[in-house]
Amino acid sequence: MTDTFPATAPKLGLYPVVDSVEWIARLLEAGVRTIQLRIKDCEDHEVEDAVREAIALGKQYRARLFINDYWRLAIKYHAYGVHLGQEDLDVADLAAIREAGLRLGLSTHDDAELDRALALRPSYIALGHIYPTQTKDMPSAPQGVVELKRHLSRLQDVPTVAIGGISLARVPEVLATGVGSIAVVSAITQAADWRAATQQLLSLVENGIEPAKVM
Ligand SMILES: Cc1ncc(COP(=O)(O)OP(=O)(O)O)c(N)n1
Ligand SMILES: Cc1ncsc1CCOP(=O)(O)O
Ligand SMILES: [Mg+2]
Repeated sequence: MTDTFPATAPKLGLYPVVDSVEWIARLLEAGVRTIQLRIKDCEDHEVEDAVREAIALGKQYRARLFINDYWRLAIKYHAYGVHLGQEDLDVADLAAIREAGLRLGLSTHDDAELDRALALRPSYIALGHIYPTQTKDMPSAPQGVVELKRHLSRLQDVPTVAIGGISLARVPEVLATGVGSIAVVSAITQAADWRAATQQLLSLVENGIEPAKVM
């Protein structure tokens, strides 16, 4: 049987996904405790400083800092965790990530990808995209909250994250599915007032989540 990746909190709460150390610093200062650095399409050496600094900030704030894509750097600088997509799974050294003690989050879009992800026993599973998004080109259609709920019924024992097109106004219907975390990009980074947006999202998403024993 495949070994399990280290546990993360059962409910990860608000999960901003951002593309710079500046955003990581701002959002940690604002009270965010689950966050991802997502810088696309660079060589490792081009993002190494950013990855190292983001990981150091994550440790300083005792936050759950996930690195998207750059799993070798995440291992090198002992990140809290790594987020990988389905294509990344074909090339990443999952055993090395697990042996280094990093948490693993995986993207899924449909039942077949859920099967594959579940077999790898990751720390969390992300489901998306839920609504249309301007942030990433998606080859598939948005799944919507009915399909999200159906997928969640297969995921009783693994922390879950919903992503894609989730605005402040849509948060209540996404939370009503029972998903444990809401990942957002533009709801924060494109907001007229990112501080106000972050506080509103934090109070909507994290209201009622017990301070987790598992970090
Ligand atoms: C929380 C979360 N969910 C999904 C994704 C998408 O990851 P991936 O499929 O690897 O696509 P890219 O983000 O690398 O373009 C994510 N980053 N975070
Ligand atoms: C990275 C990613 N993966 C699936 S949708 C998405 C982008 C989400 O961005 P937004 O919250 O702005 O729709
Ligand atoms: Mg990726």
